[in-house]
Amino acid sequence: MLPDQDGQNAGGGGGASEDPSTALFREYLRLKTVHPEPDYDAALGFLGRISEELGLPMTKVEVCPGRVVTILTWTGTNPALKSILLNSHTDVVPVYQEHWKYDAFAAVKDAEGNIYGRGSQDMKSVTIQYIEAVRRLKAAGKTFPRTVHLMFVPDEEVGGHKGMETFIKHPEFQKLNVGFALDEGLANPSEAFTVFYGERNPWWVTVRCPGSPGHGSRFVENTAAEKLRRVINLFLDFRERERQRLNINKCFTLGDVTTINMTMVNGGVAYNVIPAEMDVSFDIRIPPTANLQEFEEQIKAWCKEAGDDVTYDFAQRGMNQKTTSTEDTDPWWSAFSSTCKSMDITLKKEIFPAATDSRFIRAVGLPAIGFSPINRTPILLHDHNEFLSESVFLKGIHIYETLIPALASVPALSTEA
Ligand SMILES: CSCC[C@H](NC(C)=O)C(=O)O
Ligand SMILES: [Zn+2]
Ligand SMILES: [Zn+2]
Repeated sequence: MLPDQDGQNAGGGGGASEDPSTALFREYLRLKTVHPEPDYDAALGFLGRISEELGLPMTKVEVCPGRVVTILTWTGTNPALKSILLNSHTDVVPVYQEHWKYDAFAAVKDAEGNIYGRGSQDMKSVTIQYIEAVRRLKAAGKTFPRTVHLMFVPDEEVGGHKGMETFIKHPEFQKLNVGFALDEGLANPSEAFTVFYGERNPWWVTVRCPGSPGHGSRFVENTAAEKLRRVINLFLDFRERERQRLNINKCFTLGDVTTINMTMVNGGVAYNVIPAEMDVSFDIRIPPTANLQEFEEQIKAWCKEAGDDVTYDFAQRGMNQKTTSTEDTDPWWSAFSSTCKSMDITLKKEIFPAATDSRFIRAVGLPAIGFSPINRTPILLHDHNEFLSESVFLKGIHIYETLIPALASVPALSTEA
């Protein structure tokens, strides 16, 4: 069977019509909400239709010009209780189309039932799984004590500044009365599913190395390049020590160590002019258990060692080290984990290695779990040929159909009585 672009051959049964949830997922994948100019109007139109189909009121808040947060609200039978937030972002990262097997925005389903598209893992699948789970629960006439909000935010992929980071301080966010949030996680190639209870802090650092200029044919003293070399060695030696620490400790995952990657180098004007400054930038990710003050002292010391006039500045400096409780005594975690157990789902608890919108939710003191119900799948977010199999996608809807009732029925907490 040929790859299927329009759903006519889908289902693997030759001529059987495609599951409507899969069709909706593929339709959403085709919207070009891709940076640098995401078609957010297309997403708003899509969500407006979903609001009507589900019979759920829609709230739209323009947090910055052209950046709208959309919320569909399913009011609980006891709306005074804290609500459940099901968050997802609508934007996706760009693609190198020449490296893809299929058009990254055609949502092609191949003969094995794998659906290819930018956002198929990150995180348009999760958006549609939330929607379809709520659709099925409503159709079955279910109601729950707690209100459930489905929230769709822009700009997560570019740091969330014109999205969740701004909205979380908005009075409309306060009105949602959130008690517990679910947001994105990562695929797991094994049978298990990964859940994230915290994130590493991103630090984006540029180190500036000034130096004496001069003719490229001479031995000029105190050059920018000599300092740059010392900086690079000091930062990358630490990187290597952390890499070893990760390799030696078999129970460690990426989220447990600090990574440093040199991502940009700038400086120089001509082959034969020794430059007056050279800069190097690093993407550093620091686990919540690390001492951030001590780490900054270390950066300061490395710069000093490289040269008295070597300085650094931050383009990003996450300082929030809050994690979400995964103690059995925590009512939210207990509801989440026991429901997964009832479905025979094995959970692996980890610190998210990169940054998601959950960091803004945790920063205001709310519990948030990062979870994308994707197992038996390679981690392909931001990668070429990102795909998700239809069967894993459909199982994910069933998982949320079970999780949402459990979370929306967590009994009133002592703080809510
Ligand atoms: C720090 S803002 C950028 C956010 C981005 N998130 C992901 C998931 O790739 C990152 O961690 O680089
Ligand atoms: Zn994402
Ligand atoms: Zn992403």
